[in-house]
Amino acid sequence: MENYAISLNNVAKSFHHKQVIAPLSLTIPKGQLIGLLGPSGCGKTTLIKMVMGMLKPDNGEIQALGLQVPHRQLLIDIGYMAQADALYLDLTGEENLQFFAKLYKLSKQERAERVAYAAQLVRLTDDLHNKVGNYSGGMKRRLSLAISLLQNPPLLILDEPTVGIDPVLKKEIWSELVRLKNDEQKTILVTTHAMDEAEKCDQLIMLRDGHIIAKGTPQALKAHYEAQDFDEVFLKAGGEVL
Ligand SMILES: Nc1ncnc2c1ncn2[C@@H]1O[C@H](COP(=O)(O)OP(=O)(O)OP(=O)(O)O)[C@@H](O)[C@H]1O
Repeated sequence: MENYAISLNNVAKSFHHKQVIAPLSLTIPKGQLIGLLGPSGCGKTTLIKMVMGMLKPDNGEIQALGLQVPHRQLLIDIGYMAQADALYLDLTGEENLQFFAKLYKLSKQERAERVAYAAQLVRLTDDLHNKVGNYSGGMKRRLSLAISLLQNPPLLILDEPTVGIDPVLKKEIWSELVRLKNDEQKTILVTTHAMDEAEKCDQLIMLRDGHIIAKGTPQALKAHYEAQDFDEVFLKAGGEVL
């Protein structure tokens, strides 16, 4: 199991008797960039919240980085970017970053280095002294992404990290995600609706109504379903629950 960054064994979740995640098993190897794809409401956020230990599965077991979920250590070892920004609006960008960096017990010098790196990565350096309440939606997303990278975690779980971010910065963020995987062996699980982002992943997992309907490399999925793009893969894989 320890070769896997994440493993789910027979994990299921319902809300009010409605099954949102069907019993599913899945392994995510270390050092890969994995895309979780599927229409709104298919269960992506529910799945990753269970991996984070924020939601308890009804059935099954989850391990992350060799630890049984939930585990305190995973709050440090997983950099998590939620879909809804959890930021302090009355504080500046810098104060938000410093606050989270302190939670991770980084030394003063590490804090300064990591805050500078993360702010620069998302191009917020010049806005760090402004209150987050005055940031645009895209700036808040960028700050949330910076926070998820602060403690330099081996595993990143990012829920739609580039929604509301302009195409140029989106490209830069994706280059950095690929670099983090290639040069620093990070494992990155990212949910996305964007087909150009799916192309950059090592593996894709397609989810529909809580079932995995297709998984594989972007190239293999397109070849298998004789599809031009991932929308077509999704449609053609639609009837075929794995
Ligand atoms: N706490 C909850 N209580 C009740 N229902 C919930 C809860 N959380 C999620 N759901 C329901 O579970 C289903 C899956 O939601 P989820 O947020 O996992 O979807 P998603 O694939 O992440 O969608 P999106 O792409 O829009 O973020 C939805 O029907 C949602 O309404």
